[in-house]
Amino acid sequence: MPSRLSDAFKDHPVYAHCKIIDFGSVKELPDSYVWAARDDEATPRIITGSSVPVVDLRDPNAVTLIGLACKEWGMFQITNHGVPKDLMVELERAGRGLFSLPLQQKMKAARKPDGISGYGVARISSFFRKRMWSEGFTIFGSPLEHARQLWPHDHTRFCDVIGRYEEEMKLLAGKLMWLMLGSLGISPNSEGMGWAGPNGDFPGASHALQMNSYPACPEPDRAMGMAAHTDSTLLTILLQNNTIGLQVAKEGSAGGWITVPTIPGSLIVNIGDLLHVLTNGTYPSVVHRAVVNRVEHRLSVAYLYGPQSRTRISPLPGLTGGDRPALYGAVTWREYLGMKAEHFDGALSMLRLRRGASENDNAGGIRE
Ligand SMILES: C=C1C[C@]23C[C@H]1CC[C@H]2[C@@]12CCC[C@@](C)(C(=O)O1)[C@H]2[C@@H]3C(=O)O
Ligand SMILES: O=C(O)CCC(=O)C(=O)O
Ligand SMILES: [Fe+2]
Repeated sequence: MPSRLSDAFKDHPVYAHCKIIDFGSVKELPDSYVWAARDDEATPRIITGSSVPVVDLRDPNAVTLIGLACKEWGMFQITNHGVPKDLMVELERAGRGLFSLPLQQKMKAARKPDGISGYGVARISSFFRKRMWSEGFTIFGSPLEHARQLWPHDHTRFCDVIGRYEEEMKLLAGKLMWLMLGSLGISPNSEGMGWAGPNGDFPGASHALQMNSYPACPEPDRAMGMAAHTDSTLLTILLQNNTIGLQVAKEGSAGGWITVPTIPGSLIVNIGDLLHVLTNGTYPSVVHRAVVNRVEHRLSVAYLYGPQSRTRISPLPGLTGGDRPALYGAVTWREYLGMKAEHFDGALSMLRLRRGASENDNAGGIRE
C-alpha cells in the first residue's frame, strides 16, 4: 500500500464539488440544505451550566487539568499557548480574503475528487444526504500551487502566513502531545514512543490545515455547518474567530450538544481517533459539529496533526496489560484515512480487537 498521506483518498474519490453554491446569493434555505433531524430542535438537549475546560498553559497544574479535560471532555481550550496574537489575526484575515473571492475564482483551486488539498466541501459530505452550509480549503504540503490559482499576482503573503502558522502549530502540537501523554505517565522514554524521535519532537509528523467558512445563513436553525464527526488525527488545534458555532457532544451525541464559547486569543484542542487508539481508549476522540447563524460569517482553521506516514499507531504498552488488554489493532495515518473515507464513523470500531457494547458500531451509511 502506498504510504503517502496525500494518496489516502485515491481509492475513495468524492465528487461533491458541483454541490458548492454561491452562499451570498441565496435568500431562502434550499431543501437540500434543510436538516430535518437537527436533533436539538426536536428535543432541546443543549446542556447548560457546564462548559469545555479552559487551561492556562502557564498554570503549574496544566498537566493534571489537561488529563481531567481529556477524560471527561476530549476537548479543552488553551490560553497562554505562545502563538503570537498577530499571526492568528493575519491567518484569519488570509482566510477571509480567500473565501470572499468570487466562486468561479475559488473553483480554479478546487480539490480534485481523489485529492487532499484545495477548495471544496468537507470530505465527510459524501456520508450525508443533506448539504452543509459551509465551504472549506484544505492545505496539505505547500499551498503554492493552489494559492497561485487563487491569486495569480499576489499569493506570497498567503503562503507566508500559512507557513509561519504551521511552524507555530507543529511546536505547539508536540508540546500538547507530551502534556496529554504526561498526564497518563507516558514520557519520551516510554515503550512504544520511539516514533517521537530522540528529542521527543516528533520529526516527520504530518499535518493538514483546514480552513472552514460558514457564511451567514437565512435559516440557521434548520441548517448544519459541519455535521457531527470525530477527527482522524492524534489531536486537532482549532482557531475560531469571534463567532460561536462549534459544539461538542457530551457523552456521545445522545447526551446533548454544548456550545464552545469564544475566548479571544485562545485555541481549542480536541482528541482525534489516533490518540484514542494510542491511549487504548483512555482519552476518547470527541464527536463535534459546527452550527451556523443568521448574521455573522464564521471562520475556523483546524490544524490536523498526525504521525509520520509510516508510523504504526497502536495502544501503548504502558496503558495495556493485565486487566487492560489492547483494544485496537495497529494502523498508520494513511491507512486510517482510507478506512475513514470508506466507513466514516464505523472506522474506529473496525480497528477494535474485542468488540464490546461500548463502541459506536455504525457502519458508515448515508445519513439524513
Ligand atoms: C488529514 C485529514 C483529516 C481530514 C481528512 C484529511 C484532510 C482534511 C481533514 C478534514 C477537515 C474537516 C473535517 C474532516 C472530518 C474532513 O472532512 O476533512 C477532516 C478529516 C478527518 O479528520 O478525518
Ligand atoms: O468549524 C469548527 O468549529 C469545526 C471544524 C472542524 O471540526 C474541523 O475542521 O475538523
Ligand atoms: Fe473536526
